[in-house]
Amino acid sequence: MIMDELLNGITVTKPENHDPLLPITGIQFNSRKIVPGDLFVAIDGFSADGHRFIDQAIANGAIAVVGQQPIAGLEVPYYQTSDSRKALARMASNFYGHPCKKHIMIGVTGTNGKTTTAYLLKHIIEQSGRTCSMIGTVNNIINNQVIKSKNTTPDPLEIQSLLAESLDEVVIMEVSSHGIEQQRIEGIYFDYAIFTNLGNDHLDYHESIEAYFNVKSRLFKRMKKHGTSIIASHNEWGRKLQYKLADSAQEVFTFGNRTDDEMQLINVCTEYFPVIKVRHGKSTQKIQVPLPGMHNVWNTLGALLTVEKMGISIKEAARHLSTFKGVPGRFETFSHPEGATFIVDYAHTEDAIEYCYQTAKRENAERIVHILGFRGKRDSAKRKDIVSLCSDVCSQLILTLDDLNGVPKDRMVDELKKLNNEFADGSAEIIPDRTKAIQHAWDKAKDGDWVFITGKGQETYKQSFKLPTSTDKQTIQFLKTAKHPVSS
Ligand SMILES: CC(=O)N[C@H]1[C@@H](OP(=O)(O)OP(=O)(O)OC[C@H]2O[C@@H](n3ccc(=O)[nH]c3=O)[C@H](O)[C@@H]2O)O[C@H](CO)[C@@H](O)[C@@H]1O[C@H](C)C(=O)N[C@@H](C)C(=O)N[C@H](CCC(=O)O)C(=O)O
Ligand SMILES: Nc1ncnc2c1ncn2[C@@H]1O[C@H](COP(=O)(O)OP(=O)(O)OP(=O)(O)O)[C@@H](O)[C@H]1O
Repeated sequence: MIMDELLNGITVTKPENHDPLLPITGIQFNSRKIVPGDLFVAIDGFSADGHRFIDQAIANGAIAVVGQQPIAGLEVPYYQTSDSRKALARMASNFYGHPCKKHIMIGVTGTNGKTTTAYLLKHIIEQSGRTCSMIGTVNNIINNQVIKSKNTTPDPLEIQSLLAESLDEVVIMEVSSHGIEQQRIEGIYFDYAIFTNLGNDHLDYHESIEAYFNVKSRLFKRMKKHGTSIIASHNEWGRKLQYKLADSAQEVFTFGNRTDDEMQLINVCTEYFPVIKVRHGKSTQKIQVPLPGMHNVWNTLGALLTVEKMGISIKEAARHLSTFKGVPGRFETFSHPEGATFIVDYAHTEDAIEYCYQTAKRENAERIVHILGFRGKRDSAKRKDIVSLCSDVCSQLILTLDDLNGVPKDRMVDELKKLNNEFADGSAEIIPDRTKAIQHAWDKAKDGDWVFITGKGQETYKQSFKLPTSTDKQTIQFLKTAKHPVSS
């Protein structure tokens, strides 16, 4: 692509050696990935300043550079802009020919429920005969090819290249607040945008819950001309978003438990897989939710209302739900020989953990046992509330390690001890080795116990632990099949 086409829609100061016809063969924001003919975008990042790597990028073959700082005297044209991340995303969209235009784009945002809602949508849409790509936390699935994800919302180059590669009619994207804040979705416009909820998380990154909400709500400004927003109104932030969008030209529909919701939950029958009565317009229907827990009732309603707006009837969508197989690492259950139930779940917020407990109580759990840890270098403000909640509800709480993300192990163990003393009255056990923590609960489990192992879901361990396993699920399967007691 020639330089002027690449810069289309981006405000830059053009240098004297600007060549409008300069052929650019690729874009990179990492100097180490530059190959001859590429353009390098210098980003002032969280841990490094990309402008420091301009020389390296040029040495590797960059023939033009875009950045934010005033820089003169480079041997290649240097274009200064006010926001390198935004420029990167717009150039990526230009480079790949604005691929969002060829798809029906669905964006899903919210603190919890993005992945689950995305999986539900994909299933219903595919069963109704349309092809569907998905970009999200667990996997990116493009043209039926599964590609392991690195981020919930990838960087702009990856997003635009996935969108360009996709031959599928519909693309569902999980949109994280980091993705919005860092302009990863700049250049993308959505046909449907879904808001699932907002809760205390990522407050290490966003300075307040209001700031976090404001970032999330930016997704709903990125709509195509006839774009439709679908909002969960059962939480206060959903209602705030609804009011915020009231004056916009786009269509806004809500789901919740109020009579003025477009889709209203009338009642829930307390079976493991809830049967719900739902009003939509003037008609009511009974629908079997294919996943346990009240949170999944809301996720299902969000998916149903969205597909209904896409032209799939609720009746047909409800039929497709009956063949839904679940989401990896979300409320996956395993039976224990003594009659206990083990659950692996990705819950890492207070709301999510409460929903887990609610489900166990509804199933008449005799004891709730919980194994959890906290991710290093992630929101530490939420930890005390989570530990208080867990110690209030659980018969047995085991604190263990989650990903350390570079935090020294001893420091994390000290943090767990402190949390235990201050917010659980010292009632929790601390077993740093995650696999030994699970083994301990496995060995002690009794009939009627519900044992939650949360935080990692389907993800592989980033540390090595005692048992020869790399996910919580594998650890349970290992313990299930172990013929002899595993040595400690
Ligand atoms: C903290 C954070 O969010 N970092 C994101 C950010 O990186 P950054 O730009 O700050 O990177 P940096 O390391 O400071 O480097 C600055 C620049 O120098 C460049 N560089 C660096 C070294 C070098 O030798 N040469 C060079 O050119 C880097 O390529 C970069 O362009 O911008 C990058 C491009 O978009 C992201 O890939 C990266 O996400 C990292 C990998 C990440 O994991 N972020 C997490 C927190 C995240 O985004 N999570 C959300 C989900 C949250 C949730 O809901 O749980 C997600 O969407 O995945
Ligand atoms: N609608 C919901 N409300 C509250 N909690 C939920 C909801 N949906 C799912 N959860 C809980 O949150 C966990 C993560 O769910 P899911 O992966 O669908 O959310 P997510 O928004 O994609 O999360 P993340 O951003 O961390 O990847 C689940 O395992 C469950 O415990």
